[in-house]
Amino acid sequence: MRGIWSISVPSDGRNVVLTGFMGTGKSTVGKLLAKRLGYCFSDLDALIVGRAGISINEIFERYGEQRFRELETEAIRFLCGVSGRVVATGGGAVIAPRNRELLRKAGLVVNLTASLEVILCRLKGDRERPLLKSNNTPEALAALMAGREDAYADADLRIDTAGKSVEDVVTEIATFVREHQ
Ligand SMILES: Nc1ncnc2c1ncn2[C@@H]1O[C@H](COP(=O)(O)OP(=O)(O)OP(=O)(O)O)[C@@H](O)[C@H]1O
Ligand SMILES: O=C(O)C1=C[C@@H](O)[C@@H](O)[C@H](O)C1
Ligand SMILES: [Mg+2]
Repeated sequence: MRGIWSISVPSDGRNVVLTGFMGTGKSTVGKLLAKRLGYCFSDLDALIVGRAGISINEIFERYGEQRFRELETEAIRFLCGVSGRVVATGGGAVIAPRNRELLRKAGLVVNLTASLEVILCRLKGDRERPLLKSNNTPEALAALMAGREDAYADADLRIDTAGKSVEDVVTEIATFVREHQ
C-alpha cells in the first residue's frame, strides 16, 4: 500500500459531515448535497481506496479491520484540514472518540439513520462491505448497529431516511446547513 497523508491543519469548521450506519445513504446523499450547497464532495471510503490502491474488501482481507481503521483516521485527519466540503464518512468512522472529535471540529455533523429492515433491503446483494459478510444475520447486524448508537447520536442533526427520497433528505440537510453555518 502507498504511503499516508502528511498534512493535518485545523479546519475552519465550515464543512458538512455525514455519519451513519452502512446503507443509510451518506455517499448518495452527500454527492447531491454538495451540488446543492455548491460545496466539494469527499467520500472517506473512496479516499482510502484511492490511496491504498486496493478495495475495502482487500484491505480487510490482507491487513485486517484494525489497519482499515488506522487508514480511516489518517483520512479523517487529512479531510479535517479542508473547508467548504461535504464529507461522507464510512459507517464505522465515528466509533473512535478521537475521530468524532476531529469530525465535530471539521463542521456540522449530520447523522443519517434507517431501520435495519430498510438497510437490509437497500444493501441486498452487496459484496463491497466486509462487515455485512462477517455479520451475516439480521441479529448480528442489529447488535453492530446498537453498539454504535451512542457514537451516531453524537451529531448536530439526525435524520431518519426511511421512506424519504434522496432529494428529500438533501433538502432537509441543506435547510439546516443554511440556518446553522
Ligand atoms: N433515501 C434513500 N432512499 C432509498 N434508497 C436510498 C436512499 N439513500 C440511499 N439509498 C440507496 O441505498 C444504497 C446504499 O447507499 P449509500 O452507498 O449511499 O450508503 P452509505 O451510507 O454511504 O453506506 P456505507 O457506510 O457502506 O458507505 C444505495 O443503493 C442507494 O441508492
Ligand atoms: O460500518 C463500517 O464499519 C464500514 C462501513 C463502510 O462504509 C466502510 O467504511 C467499511 O466497509 C466499514
Ligand atoms: Mg458510503
